[in-house]
Amino acid sequence: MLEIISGISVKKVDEGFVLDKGISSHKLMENAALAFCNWFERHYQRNDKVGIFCGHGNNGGDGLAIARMLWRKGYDVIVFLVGENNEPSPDCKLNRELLPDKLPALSMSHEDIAHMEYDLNIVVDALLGVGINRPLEGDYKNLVNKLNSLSGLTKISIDIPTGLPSDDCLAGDAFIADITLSFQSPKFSLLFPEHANYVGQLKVVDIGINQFYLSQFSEGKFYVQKKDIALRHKNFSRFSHKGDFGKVMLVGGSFGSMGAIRMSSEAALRTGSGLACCMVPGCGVDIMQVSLPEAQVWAKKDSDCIDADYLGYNFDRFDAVGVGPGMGTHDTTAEFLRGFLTKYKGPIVVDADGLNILAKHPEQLSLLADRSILTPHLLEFERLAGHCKNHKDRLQKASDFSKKHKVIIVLKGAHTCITFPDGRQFFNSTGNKHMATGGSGDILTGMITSFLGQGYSFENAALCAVFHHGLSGEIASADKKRGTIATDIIKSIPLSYLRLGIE
Ligand SMILES: NC(=O)C1=CN([C@@H]2O[C@H](COP(=O)(O)OP(=O)(O)OC[C@H]3O[C@@H](n4cnc5c(N)ncnc54)[C@H](O)[C@@H]3O)[C@@H](O)[C@H]2O)[C@H](O)CC1
Ligand SMILES: [K+]
Repeated sequence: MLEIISGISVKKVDEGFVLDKGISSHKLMENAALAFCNWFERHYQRNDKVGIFCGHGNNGGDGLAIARMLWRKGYDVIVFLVGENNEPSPDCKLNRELLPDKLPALSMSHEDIAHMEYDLNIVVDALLGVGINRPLEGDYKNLVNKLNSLSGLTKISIDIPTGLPSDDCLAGDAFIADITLSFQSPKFSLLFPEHANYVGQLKVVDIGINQFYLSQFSEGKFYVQKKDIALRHKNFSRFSHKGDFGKVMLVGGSFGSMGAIRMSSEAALRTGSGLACCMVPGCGVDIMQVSLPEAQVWAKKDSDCIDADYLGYNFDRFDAVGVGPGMGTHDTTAEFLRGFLTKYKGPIVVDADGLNILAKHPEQLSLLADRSILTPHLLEFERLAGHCKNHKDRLQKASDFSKKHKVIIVLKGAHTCITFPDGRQFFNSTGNKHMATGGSGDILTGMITSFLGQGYSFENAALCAVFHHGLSGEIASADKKRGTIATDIIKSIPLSYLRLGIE
């Protein structure tokens, strides 16, 4: 699992690695530049005109090394030098000296920046990296704003868009990238929703520093990738029977809102549950049985919402229960939730209106069994934990909340963050904007509940479900783009398993 370390630690990791391996810091920069160029070559043609904008620190050094390598590979490259009145870092200086004589390198004055007119297809931002320690000003600021004003070309940031602090929220200007290629592990601030427009697509490239070095600076934050997830799955054999795949219950729905619980239930089945039973109000029975014949249904006749009478049911038959989608927040439903949380101590997932009820009745939080999984989106989380100034604050509050109530928080959004009571936070790498569609969250509830029912640990259930949910969204939206709807995501769950080689 990739460690997400602070910008200050990046420098220390580099120093430790270079010292231990007996290589030079220049060699490490060469590795980083090579990793970038290998990625670049797979995506861009040699007739593209590439402008590489290099600052005076090591980020600029990366840009210069990249320029030299791309030029040698036959790309049409121009180097622009900025910040030349500052003392360059030693590796930046060395890479300036190593530029081939025939590779055009232009020092940019104030006037050049103001009147810049080059016919470029690709802009590479190697102005500043994690060494930024104040908002942009002067030439750096002017150039970044100038580059941001250019349209019709592809903009790529090296390591982090210039101007973004690596661990904090942006104050001032920053480069707006289409793609950010971050070295070794993503920088923390690249995962904040406030920065999504600056970061564009996030790619992480390995530059050869192994986890041992990063883990010495661990802050308990991790970036979850495909290779971390495959191993967390359980193996089932040909002798496995329905019971091994778990019996789950999904509780929710109310008059006019039956789609959510139907989608949760189908997602649980598609994730592999041996049996899914949904507990719905009487008005939803026909809807469920006609639209999802594979699910069992339990309901009280002539009811429009889940009420306290539902507490007579024996929930202990189930290996896991998901509660909340489409359930409404009626007083009698809140009464049901109170009784249910008191009664059932197996693994549970609380989502949507289940969370809204907890926000309205915070005294019920103490009834949650340890390691219950709560899956709020950003707004639902704020209803539970109070107003958050920004995403950094929100992540801190998620950590505090998780510790205080001994629950697992799955904070949904781009790079969904899973927080455990011991303080660890896992950031997901799959998913895309096309998943921002009604019902997407209900599907995740069904998936987590299903994994819990299959006997996965709380940690593995949350990580696997969040990862597959995102990957299913990517697969579903590959040809549907903004026409993607939630049921497309459910249909792609089996393909997501196949992508990981899981049968
Ligand atoms: N392991 C890795 O990830 C590697 C990363 N590399 C690259 O190195 C940079 C970090 O380099 P560093 O020299 O520390 O920082 P910068 O390039 O960002 O520049 C620092 C330089 O700039 C001055 N400065 C700070 N703020 C401003 C500002 N607002 N305006 C102008 N100047 C500013 C500061 O005082 C310094 O002088 C990392 O991002 C990677 O790209 C290595 O190449 C290999 C290993
Ligand atoms: K940069």
